[in-house]
Amino acid sequence: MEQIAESELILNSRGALYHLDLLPEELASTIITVGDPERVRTVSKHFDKVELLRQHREFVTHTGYIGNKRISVVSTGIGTDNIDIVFNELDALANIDLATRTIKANPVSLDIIRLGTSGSLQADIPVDSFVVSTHGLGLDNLLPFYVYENTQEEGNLLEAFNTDVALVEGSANPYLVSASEKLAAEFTNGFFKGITVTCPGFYAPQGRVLRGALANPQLIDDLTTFGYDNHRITNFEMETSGIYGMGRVFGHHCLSISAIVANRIAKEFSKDGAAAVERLIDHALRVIAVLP
Ligand SMILES: O=P(O)(O)O[C@H]1O[C@H](CO)[C@@H](O)[C@H]1O
Ligand SMILES: O=c1cc[nH]c(=O)[nH]1
Repeated sequence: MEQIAESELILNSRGALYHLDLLPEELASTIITVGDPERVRTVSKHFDKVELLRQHREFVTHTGYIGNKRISVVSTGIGTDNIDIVFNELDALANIDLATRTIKANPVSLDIIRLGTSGSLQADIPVDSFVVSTHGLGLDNLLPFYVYENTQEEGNLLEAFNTDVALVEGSANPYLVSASEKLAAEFTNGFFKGITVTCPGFYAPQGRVLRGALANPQLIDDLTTFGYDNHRITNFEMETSGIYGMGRVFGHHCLSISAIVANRIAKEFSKDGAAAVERLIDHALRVIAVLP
């Protein structure tokens, strides 16, 4: 087996992963990711027992139990560049022998669920509601750096998107990956479902104008009206495509669920986004605690 060099698989003085500062035994196989480091505590306050608290940079991890279910909650910070770091290091903790620096013979699949916030692109998906992402459609540039495969359905959907949604040349190289069907089947009651567009920014890449003019002024209209078969785009945010994409690369089961804090069609923002996130966490943990 080929050894992974010290410059590629980087371990700190504890022998832990470079950015997450975690050892393999400190990570559960059911993982919740959140963008905001402070949201980690909002999740772990529901744990019956917390066995590990760790922080390095914006990456905070709490590992503990709800009943018999061992869960880690990890903050990713914002954006798919951070998802690249977090997912490579989570996967290394599970599937690389850190002592020998070799890939383990029988890789394991983790269950990874994002509990985040998002902006709605549909008038009928109001602020404070919850959306399960059936697909992550990336306008960011992470996944094209990896080798991965698309299903026929994903290829068709992406082709339809590229035909219908014209982005100014050079602004994006869209990609699309679907959610874990196994996990999505557990989250049905109380959730809208649809395609989530992941953007490489919060302002112009999501059609927001403060002082910078938009190169793609028709973006929101095009995303809102896009349809293919029975699919539509429900929302956008900044991590889902990277999560689904890295899940595909490594063979992990991934699901992204968002509390809607903005409705870009009604031009509304939630009066209490923190309360919506608390409700989402409460609801999702009831399901996660009893995942098979
Ligand atoms: O609330 P989180 O999980 O960070 O998710 C959303 O909020 C951030 C932008 O405000 C981006 O990370 C976006 O994806
Ligand atoms: O509009 C929004 C709200 C939350 N997060 C985003 O990325 N966009």
